[in-house]
Amino acid sequence: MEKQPRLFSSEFFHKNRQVELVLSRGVLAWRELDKGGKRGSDIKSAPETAHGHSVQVCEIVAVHKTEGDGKDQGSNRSRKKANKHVLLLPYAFTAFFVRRTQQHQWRCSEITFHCASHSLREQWIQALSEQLSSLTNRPKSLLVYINPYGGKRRGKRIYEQKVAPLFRHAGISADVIVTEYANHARDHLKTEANLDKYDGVVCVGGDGMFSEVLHGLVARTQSDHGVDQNQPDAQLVPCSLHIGIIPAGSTDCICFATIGTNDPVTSALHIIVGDSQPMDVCSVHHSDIFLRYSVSLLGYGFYGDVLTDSERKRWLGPARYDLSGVKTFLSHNYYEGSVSFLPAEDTIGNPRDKLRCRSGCHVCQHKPSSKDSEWDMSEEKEKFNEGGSGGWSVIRGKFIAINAACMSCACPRSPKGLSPSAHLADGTADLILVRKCSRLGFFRHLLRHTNKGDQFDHAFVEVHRVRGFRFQPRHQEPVSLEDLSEAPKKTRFGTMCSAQTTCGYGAAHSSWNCDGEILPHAAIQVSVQSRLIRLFARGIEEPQRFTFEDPSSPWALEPGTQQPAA
Ligand SMILES: Nc1ncnc2c1ncn2[C@@H]1O[C@H](COP(=O)(O)OP(=O)(O)OP(=O)(O)O)[C@@H](O)[C@H]1O
Ligand SMILES: CCCCCCCCCCCCC/C=C/[C@@H](O)[C@H](CO)NC(C)=O
Ligand SMILES: [Ca+2]
Repeated sequence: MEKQPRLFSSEFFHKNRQVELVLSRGVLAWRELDKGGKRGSDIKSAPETAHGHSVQVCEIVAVHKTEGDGKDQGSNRSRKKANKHVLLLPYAFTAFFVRRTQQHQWRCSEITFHCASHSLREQWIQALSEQLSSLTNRPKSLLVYINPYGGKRRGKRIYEQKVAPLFRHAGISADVIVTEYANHARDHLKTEANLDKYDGVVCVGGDGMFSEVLHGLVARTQSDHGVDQNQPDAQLVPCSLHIGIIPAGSTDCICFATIGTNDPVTSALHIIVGDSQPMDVCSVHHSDIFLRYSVSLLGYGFYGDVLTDSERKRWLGPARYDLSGVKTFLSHNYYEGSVSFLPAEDTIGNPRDKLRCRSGCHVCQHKPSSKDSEWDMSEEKEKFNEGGSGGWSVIRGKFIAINAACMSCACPRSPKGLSPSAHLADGTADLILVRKCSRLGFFRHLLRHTNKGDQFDHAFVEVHRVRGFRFQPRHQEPVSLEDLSEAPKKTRFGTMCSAQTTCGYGAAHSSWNCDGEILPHAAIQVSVQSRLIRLFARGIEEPQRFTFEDPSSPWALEPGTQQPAA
């Protein structure tokens, strides 16, 4: 293995102990020296490498001067930590960095290094700052929307207490808008916001709030590029701004499935380090009129009915889903219709394999052959949009649920998700068809979402990896053309047009749950838009392992280190 050259190495003090500090390309590492200046025991703070501790520069949040008299320019905590050595070692700096704790959670840790030389300290701060500024993916300026009514109504407090201090610490400026009504964020992004000022948009809230930001950004990007969203076969332009999610909703499935946890501090740190996760988005049309985008669940039947019922119980907070879930389960409705879909060929995964989408996922990085990748412009897509069936499979029947998921939809209720092997950025969605079955059978299927069982291993369930699909209910929907142009009206307490009641649908129809919003039509066309957006996330990380001979360890380096002059 090739060893990396050292850049900087110096001796500092940390908590009365002498340490060797090394800055090699992209890694800051330290290890304790004994009194004779030799390597000693470890200091607990950052991940252990072969003989010490290290942190990647790209996971350093900030580097601040710490005054010798104990006045830290960074935080109160480090000020308290100033010790009796400050008289002898009056110069210090503190590095704030990402530390992984349990269950994919990140925390901001800090370590302070003391020395006797002003210029040594300055050189280190300069070297580290230069490396940090070379990380061009990091946002400097953000536009933040807070939904004060999402989840348990804690969005504002979460942002002010847990997120804003971290952004300030990392030198990120943020313009904050606390939304005053539903769709405030969407409409502001669509028409008003001066997006040139920002490196990213952050939503504080749940999946519904994320959906507002998604719709605002995608619509704005298409109108800036003269693309008509109403054309189902339009080649949509990917958004240039990244989206960050600070979870403060009821399900927060998009945050959970892209980061691995619903934790505001972890999300804020992913934003600060400028992580980037591309994501597929489903575009949903009815009779060539654009309805909505979806990134998580598009569910007809069971999940549509749960949502319709739960919207009337918004005052209950997150518990509304449990109550409506039980009620919908007991009513055991099924719906007739036909589903046509275009199977995704030439992918290296399938919905029943065990290839879970994780950070750096190779399934998402796989380049499909030209046939599949060019499906956007293909004849099949044209035929699909014209209502034809070339290359398409058609399934007719009675369904308890028809679900489509662009990604796993993992969330605290279902840690592996609706489709555990779906991928965030492979250009496909998993289409899950649950046919009419017994109550007990459906209960078993649902229960397996919460445990290790395979929810697809039932005779009445089938799952297909698709690039697009269409649903046509058996009985025609009683809607007029004027209804098509407007999405359902929303109030502070949710969507007003409940599909089974106020829109005049019979029991023959359910409604579509589109990322937590009710769609006004049962007959829809869906097309997966590969990697349309990017999140400040990196996908769920596998646990990190360091081996003794880890070649990336800065202690496995060649000599030739520059010693900065003291
Ligand atoms: N100021 C506001 N007043 C009323 N509704 C709002 C406001 N701001 C946003 N909304 C709407 O509130 C709805 C729910 O918000 P959000 O997604 O944040 O929380 P949630 O529904 O509790 O969580 P989840 O979507 O994760 O289940 C969204 O559809 C959003 O459009
Ligand atoms: C008998 C036990 C039954 C447990 C059933 C658990 C099934 C949970 C599956 C949850 C999937 C959630 C997918 C996410 C959807 C979101 O888009 C949406 C908006 O937040 N949330 C819901 C609940 O519709
Ligand atoms: Ca996908």
